Amino acid sequence: MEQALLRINNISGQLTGKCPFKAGGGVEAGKCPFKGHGVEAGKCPYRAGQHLDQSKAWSLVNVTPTVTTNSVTPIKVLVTGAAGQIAYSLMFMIASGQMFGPYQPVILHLLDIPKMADALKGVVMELQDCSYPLLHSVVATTDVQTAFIHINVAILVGAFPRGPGMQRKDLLKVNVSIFKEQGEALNKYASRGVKVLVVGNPANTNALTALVKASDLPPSNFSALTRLDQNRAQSMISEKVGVNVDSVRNVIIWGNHSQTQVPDVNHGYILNYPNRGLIEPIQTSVNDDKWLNEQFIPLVQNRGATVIAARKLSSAASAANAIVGHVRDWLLGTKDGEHVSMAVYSDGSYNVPKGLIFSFPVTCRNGEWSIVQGLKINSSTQQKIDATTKELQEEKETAMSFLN
Ligand SMILES: NC(=O)C1=CN([C@@H]2O[C@H](COP(=O)(O)OP(=O)(O)OC[C@H]3O[C@@H](n4cnc5c(N)ncnc54)[C@H](O)[C@@H]3O)[C@@H](O)[C@H]2O)C=CC1
Ligand SMILES: O=C([O-])CC(=O)C(=O)O
Repeated sequence: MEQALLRINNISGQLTGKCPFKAGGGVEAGKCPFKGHGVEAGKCPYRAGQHLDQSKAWSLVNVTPTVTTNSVTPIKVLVTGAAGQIAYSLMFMIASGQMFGPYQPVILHLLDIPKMADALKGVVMELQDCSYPLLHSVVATTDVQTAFIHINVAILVGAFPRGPGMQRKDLLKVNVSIFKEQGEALNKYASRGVKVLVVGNPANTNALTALVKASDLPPSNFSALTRLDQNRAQSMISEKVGVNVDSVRNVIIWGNHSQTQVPDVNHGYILNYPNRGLIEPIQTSVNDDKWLNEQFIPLVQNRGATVIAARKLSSAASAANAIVGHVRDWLLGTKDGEHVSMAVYSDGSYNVPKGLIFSFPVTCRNGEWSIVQGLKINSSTQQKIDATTKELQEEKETAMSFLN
């Protein structure tokens, strides 16, 4: 068991010695090992080993919850890699309401490895110093069980990033063990409806590893991030056409979050393109197929590496922004007439083999995604989809060989 990160530093006194979970809904009453909690002896509804152990976490309670948010049950959101660079943008966006809206309080569960404990402590102080009305509390820890207990949303960022000259799949060997452990933790401790977004690279295959290790959870609960690629593609199109990026809709990213990904504008449109009616296909607006095929596609495919070459660090703020968009659309729903790209468990749509985590165009309603059906794929796009499929199959084989 890893060392506790920090002792309880209870700001309001609200949590000390009290079980933070409500009674009613668990199993094996009376088997809870949690010491000194506020539920009547023998009536604790949680399974042994399923409690948040407060000695392994630093819980802080925001001192200024608003009247509006008091009436809504907080959502528990885990961010792993919490002392890293993506998390440093992400958790402030979550706590300020950008992910779940202005009325949804959040409890942030933050996990990093022991050597990052001091840095994580600093991040928690900064969260506290923001006085976000929606931030109900923070559980910062280096203990996996404490981090995963009862979470509703898991954003798995914690992993090694690539440096200049590396491919994302070069990270597979070093990162696969992280997602194996975290898949097991999801299976054991998370809420059964937990929505999982894997960001750490290679994101698709890490998501598959976590899914395989969380065999009690539905595969549809798992996803990997390709929204950053979609945002990059839409931004490049907006610049080329000379419209606001919000007018660019339904660009698709197929396949792997890697150099083989397939940016596809063939089903996208420009909304309210000046003087040309309500919508126009992107291809017509761009009016330059050579640019679309020979420049745009490789620019999107290589954007991550281009940022690394410039910053000597991989994209962070733009990744956090994409994570917020992905989770928000998944839970709150996509707009009418619009689809977004999410890497999800393939059901065989578009002849992609079942059982890969593959980026598809999806719409979301009531917290469930569905793959947009019936899009016509031209032969050039199909060839690229075949290549990214092959890469994902190879990654899957490698990852599974590490698991055995
Ligand atoms: N899918 C996507 O679109 C994108 C994915 N990424 C990937 O996201 C990952 C994180 O990137 P950054 O935040 O820039 O990296 P970073 O190195 O700044 O932060 C990673 C954090 O994860 C922590 N960590 C390592 N092992 C852990 C474990 N077992 N449990 C919890 N935390 C652990 C590290 O201590 C570190 O604090 C990388 O794999 C990167 O390649 C980055 C950008 C976009
Ligand atoms: O390129 C990387 O290694 C980081 C990443 O996934 C991205 O920026 O898309």
